[in-house]
Amino acid sequence: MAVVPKNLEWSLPVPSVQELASQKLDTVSLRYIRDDRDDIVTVQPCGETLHVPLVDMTNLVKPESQVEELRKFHSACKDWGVFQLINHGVPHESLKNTGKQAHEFFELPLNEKQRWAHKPGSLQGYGQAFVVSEEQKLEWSDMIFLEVLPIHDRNLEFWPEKPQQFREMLEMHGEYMKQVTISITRLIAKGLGIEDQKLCKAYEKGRYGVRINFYPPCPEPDRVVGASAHADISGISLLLDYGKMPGLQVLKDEKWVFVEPVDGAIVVIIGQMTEIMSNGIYKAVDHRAVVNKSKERLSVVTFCYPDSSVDIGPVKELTDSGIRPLYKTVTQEEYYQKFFNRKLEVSFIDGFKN
Ligand SMILES: O=C(O)CCC(=O)C(=O)O
Ligand SMILES: [Fe+2]
Repeated sequence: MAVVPKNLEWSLPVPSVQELASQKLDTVSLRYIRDDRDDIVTVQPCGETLHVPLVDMTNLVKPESQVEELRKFHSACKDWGVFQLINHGVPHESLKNTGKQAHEFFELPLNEKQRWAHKPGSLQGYGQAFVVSEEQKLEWSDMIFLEVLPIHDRNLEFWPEKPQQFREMLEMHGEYMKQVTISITRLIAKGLGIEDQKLCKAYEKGRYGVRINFYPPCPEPDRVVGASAHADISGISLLLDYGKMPGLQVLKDEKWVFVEPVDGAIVVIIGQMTEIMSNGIYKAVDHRAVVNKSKERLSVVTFCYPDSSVDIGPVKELTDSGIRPLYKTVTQEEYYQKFFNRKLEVSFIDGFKN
């Protein structure tokens, strides 16, 4: 009998989707079929109506455009829970190299990738996350997840040695994403009208984990999902999209809207910690990834969390004036306990509501 994981802190081994895709079959096996997925309308890319907001960091420092751009930022976090950030200060070369190293890793033979596979009790490494039963439906993707910062959280047992520059890329990428996070945190504080020092410090000493998602082409793209609908549990997540066509969708006004890749932009996703901390003013956006019949797609997502000693709850300044705290305050240990012991079909954040 297969061993069943006790909770979501580790995952059952599953076949590599990339290997399945290389067999060039006409149909996919039942374990991936999600005919329930199209219950919500999808807004087609390049449509006229809905576009994920674009925030330009240079406009946020220029005195003549600062106020208007901050208003745009605030409404993006409030009404969408996602935006594309441009002129963020991360060199284009570095973003390109991150994609190059990530691609080269997935191009390695399976046995080389499997040297860095998940082990029981750890979510780090190569494989798929949160597979807890033989019956569970699977996603059409492979991934590798690694804790990058703080340095003492790194577990090099899972850090690929090939391609040669992979580790160096990850270290650099982590540092850049931390800088971007601190800038965004300052804006969040400004947008909410709260003091920024404490929040920025929390992210200076924060935790940064990188997940690289690889979505191979799929013979039946409309019947599978690359990443199931979810909201991230992070403070914020920073996503780099290396697809030649859109794949990420966000839920807006009960419709799925494609996030169309903008060259050099970072997709900023508001996570559930920020929703709680902002007392529900900023929204953790539901999102998912769909796949394509002929093209592969790769994304590099950095999950950014405040220092683990920081409790998760509505910021006091937001509830001091008699406004009711919509969420309970919990330690991060309690927060993760809840997350790893949750039922996959139940809303995680609702468990914190007052
Ligand atoms: O690859 C994507 O577009 C979405 C990935 C994602 O949401 C995640 O890794 O949490
Ligand atoms: Fe996500």
